[in-house]
Amino acid sequence: MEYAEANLQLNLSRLLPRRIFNRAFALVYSAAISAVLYHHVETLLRRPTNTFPSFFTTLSMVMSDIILAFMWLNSQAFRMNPVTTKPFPENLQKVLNRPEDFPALDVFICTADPYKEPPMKVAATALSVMAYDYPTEKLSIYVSDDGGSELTLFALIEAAKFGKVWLPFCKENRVLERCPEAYFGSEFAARNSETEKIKEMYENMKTRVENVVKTGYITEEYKSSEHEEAFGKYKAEDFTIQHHPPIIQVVSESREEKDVGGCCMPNLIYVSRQKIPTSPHHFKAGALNVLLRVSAVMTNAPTILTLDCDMVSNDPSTPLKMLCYYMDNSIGPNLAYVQFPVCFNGFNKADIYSSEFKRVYHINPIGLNGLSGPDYFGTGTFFSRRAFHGSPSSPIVPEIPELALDYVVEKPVNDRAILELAHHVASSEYENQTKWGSEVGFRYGSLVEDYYTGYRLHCEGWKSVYCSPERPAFLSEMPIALNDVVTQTKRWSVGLLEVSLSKYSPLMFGTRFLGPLMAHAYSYYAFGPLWSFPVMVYAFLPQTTLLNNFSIFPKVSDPWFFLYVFLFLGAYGQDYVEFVLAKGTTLRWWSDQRMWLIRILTSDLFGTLEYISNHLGIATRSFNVTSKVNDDEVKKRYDEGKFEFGVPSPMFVPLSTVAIINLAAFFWGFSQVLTGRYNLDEMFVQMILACFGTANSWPVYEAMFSRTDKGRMPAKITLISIFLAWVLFAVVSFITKM
Ligand SMILES: O=c1ccn([C@@H]2O[C@H](COP(=O)(O)OP(=O)(O)O[C@H]3O[C@H](CO)[C@@H](O)[C@H](O)[C@H]3O)[C@@H](O)[C@H]2O)c(=O)[nH]1
Ligand SMILES: [Mn+2]
Repeated sequence: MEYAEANLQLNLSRLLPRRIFNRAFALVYSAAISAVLYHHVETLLRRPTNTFPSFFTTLSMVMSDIILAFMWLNSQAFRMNPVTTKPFPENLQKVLNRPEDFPALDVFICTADPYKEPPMKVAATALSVMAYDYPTEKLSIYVSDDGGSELTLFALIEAAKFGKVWLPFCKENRVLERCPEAYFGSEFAARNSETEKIKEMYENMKTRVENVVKTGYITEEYKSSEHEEAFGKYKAEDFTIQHHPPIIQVVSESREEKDVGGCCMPNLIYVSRQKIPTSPHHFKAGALNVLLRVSAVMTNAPTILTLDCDMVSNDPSTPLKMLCYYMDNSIGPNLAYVQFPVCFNGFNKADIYSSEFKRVYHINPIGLNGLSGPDYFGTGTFFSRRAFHGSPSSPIVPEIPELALDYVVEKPVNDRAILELAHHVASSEYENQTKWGSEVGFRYGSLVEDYYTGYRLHCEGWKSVYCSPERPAFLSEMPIALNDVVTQTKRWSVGLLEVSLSKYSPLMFGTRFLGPLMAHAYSYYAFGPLWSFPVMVYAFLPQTTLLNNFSIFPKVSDPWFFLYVFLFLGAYGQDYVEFVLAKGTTLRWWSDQRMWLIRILTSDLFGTLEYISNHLGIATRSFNVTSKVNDDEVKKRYDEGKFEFGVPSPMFVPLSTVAIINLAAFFWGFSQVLTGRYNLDEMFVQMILACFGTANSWPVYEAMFSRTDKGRMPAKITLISIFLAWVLFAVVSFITKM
């Protein structure tokens, strides 16, 4: 390798000193956990005079605390070896100067529904990567359309036309936001006649695409003869989203199409795989596998970037940064993927829904960098194609020679024979009796195909790298209505349970192939839905018992009390410090811990129920695509920092029930202490928990009692919750009096 001869450093990793503190703290904390568990066992076993109520409460607490201890143990994996890494693209540039020096890059963009994922956004995402600072003849963009919609194809055709002006403009002016929407909306947009002209072109294109989406079909005035045949396919009488033949359309061919400056354009290819109702399509993983094959027969690039349709490039030099790892011989050969963080735009001040996912996308991945590498986030990931074809040491030979890694495509992408083969590998039946989805390609069986695929690759011995440059490489969008937020994570919970309860469970299979630390890290996510048990217990039991004048924790004067204080403050304190070290604010940390509780009481709880009903055959597995369309009114309320309830979603019921019980317990306890009927010494911990629950439920009270806007809590949910809270109280009252 040339760079090695030149002695140029391509990347630098740094082991963070905080690991020493983390390890020491883990030691102390584990001693405290053992002590509490010992205390519980002692209370359960050594006191035969136990009454039923105290046996019942202690048992609930023991079970909760065992789960909490297990989750704590899992979370330590992220803290033992945190490593950050930095690429040096400027060094790479010194040795890669001719286009031939660059490896080809295939970009996969997935979309699934033109009404939830506006075609204009898909087009903007495509444009932002078409404009990468990368040799265009080496760049191919594949868009997978699971929505089987001519509207999306139309938007891409428009994008390719506009791209002929946009690409040279970006490169000449060294624009950083290569998504036109982001650039024209930013303060950096140049104010001159050329820019104005391009902006107008863009606005016109946007109007055309949005008009077409509004009417639902391509009106005559927008039709061009060029793609007439492709549009005809959607018109077939029996064409439905669930049942249609594969449609593959080369929107732009690199060797033919030139931009206005005379440079060649990247390939842009639209792929809507075949769908047949009787053949499982495996959601996004299925779509990605079709793209793997279609791209193999068309361009067969050794590196692949996977993107969700709402994830635009925010830095044109990202591919160079990725190459800093692949071209490093000490890392490259076993490297399956380079993961960039998922970053978002437009949070409100407190980031009320904790959409940033600081722990998942920013803190934990650094912890994994010192082990086998980060989990796969599903988007913003540069893969080595090789990783999809067996472990590093034993490659799997594909069914047809055209899918081989060393297969060289000589013909252009719109060659008749190539297109025919592409249609063949995009058919529903192609995967029958093959290893696709089980040992080859993206893996099937979980709704979090990203997490699961990354996990299986790590088990095969592959490594990954988490690279988080100062300027976010990509920017994505997030849902801003609470129901959408928790519905998204409910899908994740179902998907995670599908992994944790399978034969590939990280605890057994993972420990065998990954070693204990990586296995615990994967378990942390896979068993995440388990949080719902202890959180439910802690959200209801201390409060309902408090309402019944029944003490369940050690007294303040009891030495065991301090153990509880240490465990609580220790966990929250460490979480807080890590959050702030990752550039978080105290306000956002508060939202983060609150949202953690909310997600557990909604997504994890209902996800578990959904997983069970899927297994019993009561419901069918489905991938509920998150809507990327925002209502202006909802957006306004979001910007004001208000939670958006609005719809009578069953997922709000546990939230408002918890809110009511905690408020009642808090007031009741307080009044009892004031009137001297309660002994504060005995009830202190329960009072504190009720107070903590109440503080966290604040947005729920507002939504139930004081708001009048459309985002308030539907009265139906409030009434159901009051009733449920009363039932719970009555049940516990009955038990404690037994
Ligand atoms: O049948 C399907 C369903 C979804 N998608 C695409 O999958 C992507 C993610 O869907 P979205 O509704 O945005 O889900 P999120 O929960 O926001 O996505 C996260 O979680 C998913 C797993 O549940 C991962 O696939 C994503 O990469 C990750 O960003 C989108 O581009 C969709 O178009 C398909 O292509 N086919
Ligand atoms: Mn998404």
